[in-house]
Amino acid sequence: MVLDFPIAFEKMSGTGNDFVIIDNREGLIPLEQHPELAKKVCQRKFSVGADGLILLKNSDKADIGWDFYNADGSVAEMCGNGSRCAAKFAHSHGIAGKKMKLETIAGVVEMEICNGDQAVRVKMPQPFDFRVGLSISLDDVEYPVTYVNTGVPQAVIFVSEDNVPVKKWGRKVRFHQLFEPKGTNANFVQVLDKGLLKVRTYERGVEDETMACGTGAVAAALISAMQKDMDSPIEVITSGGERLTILFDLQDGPVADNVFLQGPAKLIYTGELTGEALL
Ligand SMILES: N[C@H](CCC[C@H](N)C(=O)O)C(=O)O
Repeated sequence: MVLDFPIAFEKMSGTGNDFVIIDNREGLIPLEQHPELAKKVCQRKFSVGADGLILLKNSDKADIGWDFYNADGSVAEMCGNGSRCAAKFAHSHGIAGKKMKLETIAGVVEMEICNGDQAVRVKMPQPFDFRVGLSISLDDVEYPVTYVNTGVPQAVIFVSEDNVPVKKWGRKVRFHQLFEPKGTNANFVQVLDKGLLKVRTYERGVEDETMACGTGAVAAALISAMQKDMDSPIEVITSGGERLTILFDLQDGPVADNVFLQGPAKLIYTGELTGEALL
């Protein structure tokens, strides 16, 4: 099937985690072309450049659905920052109101445009598969690792400074046998104060540090709450310098309910992909 170019897109940023968003509700781009299109348009320098591609589609379970791809063309079950950008897109195009539901592989998530349209909050899927007591050797030092699935797999390592080699260490964690076969994202977390973290994330499927990772920030906040005796809300300073806020109810043991991720989601520019975008 030949794609019908030009294809309109919007470039959005969720605290520096950036996405190309296309309204694909008419099925303009067939499923079999999605991974290739994601790899092409997410390539920085050669194309638009982004951490992921979001193709909106209709849903019979929610106001809107999507097909979400990492920059390497892999499918991810959920994306905290991407879902916030998708909600902003859907609202600005009259596809949904300020409160909406988005169907993801990780489940239907509730979104809300809030703070005078300056922020978007998403109610995260119930975190699961907490694993404590793991450890990984990084530059010959054993680091304790805690793992949780916050929609996608997330490993959390507390560090005492923020100049750790995120790409080198992150890659080792991401591909570690502990997390085979799906692998994991890797978060390096500095406790700056009670309720304030600095989080640097190596993202699976981007295979590099991103300027922010929503599901990673949620994992860092929940594990900090459990292991560093912190209460909701927890602010996360992301690699790009922007802040995410995580709100939650911590239950007994490693269970958290009503987990919300909140932060800005900005439209950076609109554009049109030409046929050459796939060459
Ligand atoms: N790269 C992630 C998906 C995107 C998560 C991140 N961008 C977020 O904001 O949650 C993975 O494959 O697990």
